[in-house]
Amino acid sequence: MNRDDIDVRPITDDELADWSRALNTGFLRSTPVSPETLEKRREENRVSRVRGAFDAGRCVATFRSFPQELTVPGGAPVPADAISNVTVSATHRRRGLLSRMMTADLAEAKARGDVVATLIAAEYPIYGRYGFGPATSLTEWAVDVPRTGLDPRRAGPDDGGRVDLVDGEDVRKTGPELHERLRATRHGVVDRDELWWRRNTGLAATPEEPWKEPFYAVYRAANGEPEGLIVYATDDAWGDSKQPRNTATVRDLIAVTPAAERALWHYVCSVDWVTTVRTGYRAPDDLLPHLLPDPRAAGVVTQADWLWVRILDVVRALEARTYAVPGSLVIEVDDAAGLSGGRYRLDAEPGGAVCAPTSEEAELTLDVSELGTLWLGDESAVRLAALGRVREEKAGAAAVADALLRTSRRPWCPDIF
Ligand SMILES: CC(=O)SCCNC(=O)CCNC(=O)[C@H](O)C(C)(C)COP(=O)(O)OP(=O)(O)OC[C@H]1O[C@@H](n2cnc3c(N)ncnc32)[C@H](O)[C@@H]1OP(=O)(O)O
Repeated sequence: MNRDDIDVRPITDDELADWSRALNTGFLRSTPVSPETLEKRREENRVSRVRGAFDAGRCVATFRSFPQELTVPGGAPVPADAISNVTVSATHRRRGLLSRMMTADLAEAKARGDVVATLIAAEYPIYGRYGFGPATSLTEWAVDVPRTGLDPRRAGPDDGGRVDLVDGEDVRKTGPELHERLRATRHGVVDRDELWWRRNTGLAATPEEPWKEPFYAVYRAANGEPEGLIVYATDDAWGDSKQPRNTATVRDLIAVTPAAERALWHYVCSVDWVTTVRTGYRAPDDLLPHLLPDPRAAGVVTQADWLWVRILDVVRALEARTYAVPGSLVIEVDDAAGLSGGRYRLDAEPGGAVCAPTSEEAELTLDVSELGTLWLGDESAVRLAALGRVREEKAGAAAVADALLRTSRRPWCPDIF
């Protein structure tokens, strides 16, 4: 088959069912698509750019991107091209279909003025070649509740605040504002639209993804202000000798104050019958282990890369964020795709930065994917230099990059998309 026979293009509305079937095929899910799921896709496609590859009229590859805001160090949001639903049917793999869809999407994103593209990679080796680098990581803990050292007589927060169970409707009212406050302070967080809140509170169940209502609880400070939200599900497990052995799995925990974070973790670790708490995907520097009298009660069960970033505009990416210390650095950015390569000088101050193309000598040379990895502050340029992934043209330049770029809290992207 000639690869030119395969048509890669935006889909039309009447191709959505075929596209959804191809998406299920690529993700190894059962292929019939229910009318409810189709409606869900139609709903998200209103704001998405949806691409497919068609062979003799049949969809054999899928790709969707949508507008997103990503918070950078300092709290500013930058416009991102969020990429999802990437599949190529096994019958058509390794013929360049992903490359064709990605190349077209990134070129459009660049022309639109998006600062970065983002995605959550199904497998590590797929996206580096397109200029993406892993920019945040996640940690999941399993908490052995009886070993936490928390007082079993604990009756609630002792700081004047309170924890109340609420329902999905309350969450749709309280959650969005809490999340807006979170993303104004925590880099790595991405925006959640109304659709997100509806889907994550049970208003979009489908036969393929039936909904089981979880528990929702809100922490309110002494003045009555909501400062945190936890969503968790339990499994009704019991031991052979009639001991309760429930695992509470946290689906979401967002807090805008340390008091709320403390109260909500202590709350879920104090629910009678719950002997294990699975934390869900948290930042690697989450406070949780150290909120427990015995932090070793929280054992790491997952540790992996999470949000991947592809810088499309070096100047705006570096000017959007803040820096802990003043300093300057000249970087040579290699970009095989020709989207954002060049030599740039960064002059950073704690309050902001100026970045501009320059003809000065480069101090650090790196691929655009490595800049994506360093940009949110989670990785060390010194470490990447040791790995041979960035090159110092001037001795000490990697340490300067670390002093400028690294952040005291690590970036965290709580969402999957
Ligand atoms: C954001 C998301 O949606 S993540 C979900 C990604 N999707 C999946 O994992 C579903 C299962 N996998 C697939 O559908 C496909 O294998 C895809 C989409 C990952 C790749 O599609 P393909 O059309 O086969 O990729 P394409 O032919 O364009 O490959 C381009 C290059 O990437 C390489 N490559 C592609 N996929 C992989 C992979 N999974 N692992 C390692 N290398 C890969 C190819 O070998 C090729 O390398 P080359 O340029 O050196 O020859």
